[in-house]
Amino acid sequence: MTSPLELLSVEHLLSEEERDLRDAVAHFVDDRVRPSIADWYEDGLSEGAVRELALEAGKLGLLGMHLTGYGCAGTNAVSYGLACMELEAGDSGVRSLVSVQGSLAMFAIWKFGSEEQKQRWLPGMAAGELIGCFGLTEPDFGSNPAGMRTRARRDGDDWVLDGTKMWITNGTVADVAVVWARCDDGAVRGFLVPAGTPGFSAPKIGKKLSLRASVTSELVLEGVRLPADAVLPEVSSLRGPLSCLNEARFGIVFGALGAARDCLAAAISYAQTREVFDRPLASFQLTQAKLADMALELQKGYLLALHLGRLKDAEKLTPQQVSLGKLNNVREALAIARECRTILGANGITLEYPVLRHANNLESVLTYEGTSEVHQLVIGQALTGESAFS
Ligand SMILES: Cc1cc2nc3c(=O)[nH]c(=O)nc-3n(C[C@H](O)[C@H](O)[C@H](O)COP(=O)(O)OP(=O)(O)OC[C@H]3O[C@@H](n4cnc5c(N)ncnc54)[C@H](O)[C@@H]3O)c2cc1C
Repeated sequence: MTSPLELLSVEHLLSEEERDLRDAVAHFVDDRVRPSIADWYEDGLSEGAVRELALEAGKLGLLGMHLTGYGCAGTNAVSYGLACMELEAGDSGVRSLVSVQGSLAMFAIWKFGSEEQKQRWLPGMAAGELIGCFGLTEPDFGSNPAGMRTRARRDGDDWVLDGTKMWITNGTVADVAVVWARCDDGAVRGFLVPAGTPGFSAPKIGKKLSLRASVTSELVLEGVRLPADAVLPEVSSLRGPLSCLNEARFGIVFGALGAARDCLAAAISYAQTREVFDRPLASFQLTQAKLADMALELQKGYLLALHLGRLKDAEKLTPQQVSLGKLNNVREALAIARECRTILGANGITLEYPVLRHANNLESVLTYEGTSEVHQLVIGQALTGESAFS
């Protein structure tokens, strides 16, 4: 029997170093995520568990791993992608923790911060001792962040922030929030808001049916006074947060395949042992057709991810190409997770098996970092030269 990800021997396209790193992350997921994930999902991941996971991910060098300096591992983009794939095979929530920390919060500081800001925050964040979050989305502005209502006004040398951010991963547990706000001069700037700053709070969002093993929060800013050096000096437009999102999206191109692979492995193993009409479910043609089609999409997605990773390492990857990868691989991963659920029948709806948990998680993944519709519009614009966003 061939493993679902090895039908095409994509493995041979990876370097030994990339394979070693991937295997180390897979072991971490086996040891630390799989034994607890059903409970984390059912109960909601506690803030203490987020901190523990961050410290362990930091020890493994996974936080900001594709950045250089300041305690970051400095791996290539493909290695980062493979790490995301293994983490998301555990759970999209765990991958989200690593993505938000490295590709959103740390990347924003690394790319647009002052030397002092980098020295203050990045080494602790790379070690997982400090947690960051990234506040762009607002209650009324998700796909269209240009409409944001959060304001930053100058008051002497200080900045004063007012507004609300919504759906912010790790907001409640973060030591520092990267908050994007529109300033008096119309520019969009990023601000580093340390936890505990008067006027700043981050209540947890409850009653989620997806990404339950991840903390999601609101950020409330009421007259939050920050010193002059809280602003990220190297960016003054939406280009800043959008470039961070592009980094995180790249990880999702690989990550979503991890969730799909985990579902497919569960479905194959279930079909081999479950007997229906006195024969293993795996021996029926309809089941094999489902499995074959899913394995096919998984292979194609993996090749696509790897191609984009090699382009990124060659510094040739465009945002449109990342949109293509995110759109395809998340959409297909979600379809695979749902199809696998059918193979598991009623057992598929429980947390004894990973399939519905992954499917529910992938609903969020389909929406965050640019919805599938927004990525279709990005690709449509690239194809036609016409913007259909508004
Ligand atoms: C679990 C989770 C974690 C998240 N973490 C973060 C985080 O850490 N930081 C952060 O800033 N945000 C985060 N988000 C927010 C996420 O990025 C937004 O939900 C996303 O951008 C979509 O925005 P929205 O939910 O407001 O949907 P909307 O923008 O209101 O979209 C609603 C629907 O309209 C469609 N639509 C929108 N515009 C168009 C158009 N022009 N043409 C056609 N259709 C359109 C969308 O595709 C979607 O189907 C998170 C979300 C979730 C679910």
